[in-house]
Amino acid sequence: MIGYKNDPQQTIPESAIKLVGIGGAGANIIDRAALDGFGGIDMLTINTDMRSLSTSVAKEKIQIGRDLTRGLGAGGDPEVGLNAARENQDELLASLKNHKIVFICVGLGGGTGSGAAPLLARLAREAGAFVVVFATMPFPFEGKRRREQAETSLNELSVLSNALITFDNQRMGELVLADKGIHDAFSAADRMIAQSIQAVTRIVSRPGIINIGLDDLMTALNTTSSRCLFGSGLASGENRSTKSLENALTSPLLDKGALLKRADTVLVHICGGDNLSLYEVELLMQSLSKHVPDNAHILFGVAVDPSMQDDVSVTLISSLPEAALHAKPEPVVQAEPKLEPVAQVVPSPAIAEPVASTPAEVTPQESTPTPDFGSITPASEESENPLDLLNQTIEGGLTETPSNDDDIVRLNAPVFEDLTSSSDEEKPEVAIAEWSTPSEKDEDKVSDSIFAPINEADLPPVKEEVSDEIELPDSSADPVDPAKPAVSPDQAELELDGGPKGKFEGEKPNLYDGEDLDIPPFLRKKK
Ligand SMILES: Nc1nc2c(ncn2[C@@H]2O[C@H](COP(=O)(O)OP(=O)(O)OP(=O)(O)O)[C@@H](O)[C@H]2O)c(=O)[nH]1
Repeated sequence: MIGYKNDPQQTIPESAIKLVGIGGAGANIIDRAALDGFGGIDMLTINTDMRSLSTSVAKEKIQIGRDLTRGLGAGGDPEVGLNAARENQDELLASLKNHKIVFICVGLGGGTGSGAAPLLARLAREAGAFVVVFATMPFPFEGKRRREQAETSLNELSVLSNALITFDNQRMGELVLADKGIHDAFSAADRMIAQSIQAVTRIVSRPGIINIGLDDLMTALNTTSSRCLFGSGLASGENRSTKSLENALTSPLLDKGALLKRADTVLVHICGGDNLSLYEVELLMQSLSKHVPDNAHILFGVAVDPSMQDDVSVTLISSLPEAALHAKPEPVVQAEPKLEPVAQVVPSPAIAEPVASTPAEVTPQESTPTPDFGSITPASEESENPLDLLNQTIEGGLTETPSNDDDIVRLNAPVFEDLTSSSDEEKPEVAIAEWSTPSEKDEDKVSDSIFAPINEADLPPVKEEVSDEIELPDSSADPVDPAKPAVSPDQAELELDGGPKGKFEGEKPNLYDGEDLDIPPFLRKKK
């Protein structure tokens, strides 16, 4: 049975949450959230630019740097943005008091947001709030200066906030077609951020059967120079739980789920109406297990909210260090050279690289490089039992069962490669599987003639007439074992030494018309 703890203290009433947008982008994101129906949450917009402020739909607005900018923007200078915020510091602090969570939305790269957001985060922390920052990074086309300003501010925010969720405008711009206007790209980005805020709000504000707390959120959003991986999906009707996951994985911030494969910690929050079943939760988690590493730390929460009716939502939050984001896919662990092959591999002539065709060119076994037996792929990538995920590190009171699969590795199919260093010119047209020089012990078992140079005089006469029809070998016959000489089981071995010479002993003479045909004619004539 799955046990769970229900700690009502962990949930935050919506009235204790404040959503703050700072600068032009911050105000736009707030507007988007308001239009998407952010019911009982307090909203505040802060800006130097009076014109932008006046159009904001937020109920509360604070103009900063009235004396400094006289109602204009900060002109892209973060120093001006910071000084403007300092000018109205007390007003800001008063507005942030009595809130348990403060969400700060900001577009980094400009003057007002980049300069004032770090101070705002510090004030909110001083007011006793848990601070979550949603920050966008500028498009590459906005130039180096904006990017640097954004990064400086981001570094400060990573220290001052409790959780930092970074959105790359470029990535979110991929949500819209390339020929669409910049306004559409910003709009798509704002919608994505608004949905994220909504999802995080849902996580922390709705009482859950299995709750996710702010501490879990902080764990998932490691703040030191990391990028947030975020996906949120909603679905209803048949297969709604797995469909909601599919929708969440389409988030450009998750690279269609690919980035989750590198995450250490993944926060998963499922929310549904009264009819949300445990089976649906299980199905969803099974599907998710294909997208996260086997040993990932899963912070798992489930909430039932009657207002969801037939909808099921899933939110995935994680973070990756910047370095891991740009790293190539998981390096495949190479087989240790000392590993022995599981079975003798006999390359088929059709696929093996050709090697020397004459015995003189055969490379002795000792000098051949250790063959590449392929790559070892961690079993986690092909976990065959997705249910294992449910038995792993699920927090919130679920039973923990350690995985036994940690050490499982699989050998991929062997890779055939040229085992000699012979150049292309030396290679014969016909590919021959590598063979090894027999050891001294084996020599007496195998006829010397196999390795002896062929004497033309010993060859049988070539038949004049050659049939066009090729006789195919019987495919049902036993496969040939290359280790054994090709000898038919009912064929006697010819002893080279000690046997009778001349007439075959014990055999009846081959008589015709009184003559023994086994005796050569010239001998018969003599007789
Ligand atoms: N997602 C999103 N990003 C925006 C939007 N507007 C601007 N940005 C981004 O946010 C960065 C900062 O722009 P603003 O917020 O307008 O600048 P500001 O902080 O008000 O600073 P100043 O204009 O210098 O006073 C830009 O470089 C863009 O990358 C928007 O509507 N949505």
